[in-house]
Parts: sequence; C-alpha cells; structure tokens
Amino acid sequence: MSVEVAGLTKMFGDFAAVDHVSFSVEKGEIFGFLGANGAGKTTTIRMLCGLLEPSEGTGRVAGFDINREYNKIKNRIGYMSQKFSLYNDLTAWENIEFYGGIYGLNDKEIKERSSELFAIIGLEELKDKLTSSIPMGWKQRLALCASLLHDPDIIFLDEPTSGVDPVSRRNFWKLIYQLSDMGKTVFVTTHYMDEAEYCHRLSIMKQGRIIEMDNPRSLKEKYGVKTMQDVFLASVGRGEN
Ligand SMILES: Nc1ncnc2c1ncn2[C@@H]1O[C@H](COP(=O)(O)OP(=O)(O)OP(=O)(O)O)[C@@H](O)[C@H]1O
Repeated sequence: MSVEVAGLTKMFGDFAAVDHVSFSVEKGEIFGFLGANGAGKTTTIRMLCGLLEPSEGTGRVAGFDINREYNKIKNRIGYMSQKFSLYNDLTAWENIEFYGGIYGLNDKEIKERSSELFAIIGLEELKDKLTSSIPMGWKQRLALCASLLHDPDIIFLDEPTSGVDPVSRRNFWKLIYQLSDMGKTVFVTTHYMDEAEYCHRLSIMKQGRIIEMDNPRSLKEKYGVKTMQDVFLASVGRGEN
C-alpha cells in the first residue's frame, strides 16, 4: 500500500474539518479525491504530506508513519496544487534548477532527471522561455515536472487542471496515466467530473467524512446513473433539498 490511514481526524477548535477518515491506496493507483468545497480534501492531503499534524488517527504514507516520520514522507512524495508556485520571471529551465536545489539534488542529478522528465512531459522546446510567456497548460506540465524531480513514489495533485482548456486537461491526464504505468501512485482532487471518470478508484467526501469509495463504474451502477456528475450530485446532494 502507498497510503493507508485509519480514523484520520483534524479538529480546528470544535470543528472537525476531517472526521475519522479511513482508506488505503495501492501503488500505481490513480485515486480521485472528490468532494464539495470545504469538504476536507486539502486538509486531508496536508496531513498525508506531513504538512499538518493530525488531531487523531494513524497511518502510513510511502511506508512512513504520518505521526512520527512526517519529515521522511516529504522526501518520498511530490505535491502540485492549483496555486503552483513557479517563478514567472525565471525561464522554465531556471525554475527546474531552483526546485531541484530545494529537493537537495546536485547539478548533475538535476540535468539527468530533468532531461528524462522533459522527454516524457515534452518540455524540451520551452526550456529557455520565460515562464510568464508559457501558455497555462504548459505551465501546469512544468509544475508537474518540478514536483517529480526527486523521483517521488506518490504524487499529490490538488486540482491540477483548474483553469486550463479541455485539450490541455486531456493531455495532462495522459501524463497522469503514464505516471501510473511507471508505478507512481497518483492522488488527485478535481472538481471536473469528466476527470473523475478517468480515476481507477474514487472517494467522495462530505463535511469531513468519506461517504462513497469505489471505482467509477460501480458507483454509477449503485446510483443507477450514467455519469460521475450524477453520482456526485446524488451522493453529495443527498438530504439537502
Ligand atoms: N487552518 C484552518 N483553520 C480553521 N478552519 C480551517 C482551516 N483550514 C481549513 N479549514 C476549514 O476546514 C474545512 C475543510 O477545508 P478544506 O480546505 O480541507 O476543504 P476542501 O475540500 O479542500 O475544499 P476546496 O474544494 O474548496 O479546496 C473548511 O470549512 C475550511 O474552512
């Protein structure tokens, strides 16, 4: 298992942002993490990445204990959020050098690793372009590349495709499949329900709890609907009208 948590909880004062959540994700799996705004997805991801201390619960990420070995987890995971932080006044290559340095890679390692990644992600021609001049869809690929430099086992993608056109989103998903084929575990949140269909397995969160977890086909069968959009509306909207 890449990720395994039991009873994971985060309290902010009296408010349970994440309320006794349990799940596991296998190596190489593309696991979609869905939920309405404020359901607790980002808070869960921050605990899994070792960035936020759980109030309660146990778990392991990339083999390390989330309560005791969170510093080791950080070296084995990649994280890319919708607000990815690339420096616009650096070139694509300078951003890669910068992030490689943050991950503790030396110059030789950055060159080797980035040329592998550029070949997969297709960034070679944009290397010397100023990041501010690169189209949004390619910036996202560059951010993905930066988050993969240290060859992590698990990659957390928090709404990675928000704000890009459908073609760029589809191409980004091709990359996600490639990563999964390479044995990387992909943990992804999205508000696009067409993207939810691409995940191997999904969980749906509501008010801090996981209310559904299965593969897209089984979830659609369970609700007797044809799309994940309808599953989402039926499950998250249940009891609210
Ligand atoms: N540091 C904090 N202090 C207090 N409340 C917080 C804090 N961080 C998050 N919350 C609250 O916890 C709840 C869950 O937030 P979270 O960001 O995890 O949701 P989300 O599912 O990621 O939402 P979105 O889809 O909008 O990103 C929200 O009600 C949010 O306001």
